[in-house]
Amino acid sequence: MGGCRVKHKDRLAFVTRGLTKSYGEGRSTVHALRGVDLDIPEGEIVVMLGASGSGKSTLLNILGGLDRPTSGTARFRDIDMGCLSDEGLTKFRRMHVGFVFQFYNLMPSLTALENVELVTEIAENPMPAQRALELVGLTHRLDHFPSQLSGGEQQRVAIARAIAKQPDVLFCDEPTGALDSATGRAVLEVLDQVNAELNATVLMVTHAANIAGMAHRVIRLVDGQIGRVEVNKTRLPPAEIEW
Ligand SMILES: Nc1ncnc2c1ncn2[C@@H]1O[C@H](COP(=O)(O)OP(=O)(O)OP(=O)(O)O)[C@@H](O)[C@H]1O
Repeated sequence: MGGCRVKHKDRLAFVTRGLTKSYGEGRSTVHALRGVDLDIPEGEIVVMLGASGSGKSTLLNILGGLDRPTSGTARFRDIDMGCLSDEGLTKFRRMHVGFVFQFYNLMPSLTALENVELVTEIAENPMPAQRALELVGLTHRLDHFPSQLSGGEQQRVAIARAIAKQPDVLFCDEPTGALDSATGRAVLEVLDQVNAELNATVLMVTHAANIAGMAHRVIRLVDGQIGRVEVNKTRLPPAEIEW
């Protein structure tokens, strides 16, 4: 019998079970994650919402291999992330994930192209830096320094840098947090396009509930636990998101 092949959309990028993360000890312990069970399918745009302190960044950092849980398991495809050494986690990040943060973290003394080349020079299977900048609509700004670019353009360079290594997953922590609405929308359009064209799973943490409209899946964190997971049957294109 055929039909045993898993459809791309049905494959899971991440699976977590009983994930906890505590900071500190004794009476000052903060329980940032308190038992997170999550399945994140490949190729989706997933938006993570929750009040300040609900654990969004903590979860993102663990899934991105920047931090380790206190207990529980996290799996990326068939890799049990808990089995990876520090070196293994670095390799995981290098091979599979790209990060975009609220503040762009560009090197001020390097041009847009050189900022992206920092990544393409060490990645295993990069696209040309110029192509990454073309994908985010910045072909005309290759030789500009960050100080010569608008906030939205700087964020697009940061996205180009993150996608240049052709990551399987793009982690975005408040990617539009420092941007006005029109610029923020343009950045979301780029993320939408990266998801569609590169087939990258996009995991986005945000305070802005309106952004959830463009997601395939919306995860709400409440006090370090999953409050609710919603699957959007109809997604809004970023251009139609209300701010
Ligand atoms: N390195 C740390 N040391 C101690 N406590 C921490 C640390 N990082 C996070 N926390 C605490 O863990 C909890 C969850 O933090 P986290 O940053 O994951 O929340 P968040 O939902 O991303 O918040 P925000 O929306 O404000 O960024 C908070 O109470 C925070 O103070």
